[in-house]
Amino acid sequence: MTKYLDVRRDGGTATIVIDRPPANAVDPALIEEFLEVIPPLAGDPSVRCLVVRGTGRFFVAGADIAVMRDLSVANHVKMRRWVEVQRLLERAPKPVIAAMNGHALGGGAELSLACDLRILASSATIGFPETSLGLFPGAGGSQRLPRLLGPHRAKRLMIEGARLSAAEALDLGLVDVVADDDDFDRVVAGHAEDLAARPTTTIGLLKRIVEAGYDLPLDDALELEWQAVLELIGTQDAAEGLQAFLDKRPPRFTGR
Ligand SMILES: CCCCCCCCCCCCC[C@H](O)CC(=O)SCCNC(=O)CCNC(=O)[C@H](O)C(C)(C)COP(=O)(O)OP(=O)(O)OC[C@H]1O[C@@H](n2cnc3c(N)ncnc32)[C@H](O)[C@@H]1OP(=O)(O)O
Repeated sequence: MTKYLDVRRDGGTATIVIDRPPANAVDPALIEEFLEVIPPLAGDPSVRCLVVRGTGRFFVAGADIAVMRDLSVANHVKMRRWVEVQRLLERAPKPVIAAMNGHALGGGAELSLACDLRILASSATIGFPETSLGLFPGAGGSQRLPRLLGPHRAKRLMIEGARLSAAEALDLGLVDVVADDDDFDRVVAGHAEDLAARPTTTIGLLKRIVEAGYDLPLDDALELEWQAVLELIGTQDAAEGLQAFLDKRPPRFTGR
């Protein structure tokens, strides 16, 4: 039983809804709930797309600043498990959507960087304001943002701590889709439905080799890719996708 997270199922999509008033700020209890909730969904073949979203005006406002006031190592060891939450999403063998219904700041923006598709509501803001608090994005942001935007733009965004508008974030490439507030749920559901219809096992393989191969010398990365191809050609989805094209019909992927 969780206090702050609710899991809602709709066909092949599972949505984790965060509700920790007033701003969905992150504390150790919320982190532990995520660590409890994600693994069963990541491992459930009937879950073909995972969505994380907030409630009200906030997606996630970042670390709970009142909690962060405890600058002890012990507290930060507990809070740093937020990085483990991100790794679970990043390594889930299925598409993961950050459905940012509201402000996505600090650790909230960091969480979104671990997801495969970032959708931001048009009135929401996103950014890494940690330096305004004397901190820096130390829950993955300082490492994932340069990989996304390049070192210069990432450093500037973190140094200045700007909260970007949805239009600015889209232009920068920090988010993939901006949806009008009053159309947000429909847009998220549409993307989730589309992604849930895609070959889950194939996507899991792809996520795995993109991450594992990224920092490898090219020859080693190509060998990693080849080993994944050998797994891929043994999947039912690969056979179904190819046959469906030849039959001139839509594929019916099962995720096997
Ligand atoms: C995420 C955990 C990772 C921990 C890793 C530990 C290892 C490494 C440690 C260092 C690394 C840091 C990790 C992480 O990157 C750190 C952070 O995330 S720091 C927090 C960053 N976020 C912010 O700075 C946002 C703060 N909020 C705001 O600026 C404003 O709320 C807003 C978004 C501009 C909206 O403003 P308003 O519309 O005016 O709304 P309010 O400000 O009145 O907010 C409403 C209500 O919510 C409370 N609140 C908002 N944000 C937080 C928050 N982050 N923590 C706690 N409380 C928050 C606000 O106080 C109001 O409360 P009320 O007054 O109504 O009781």
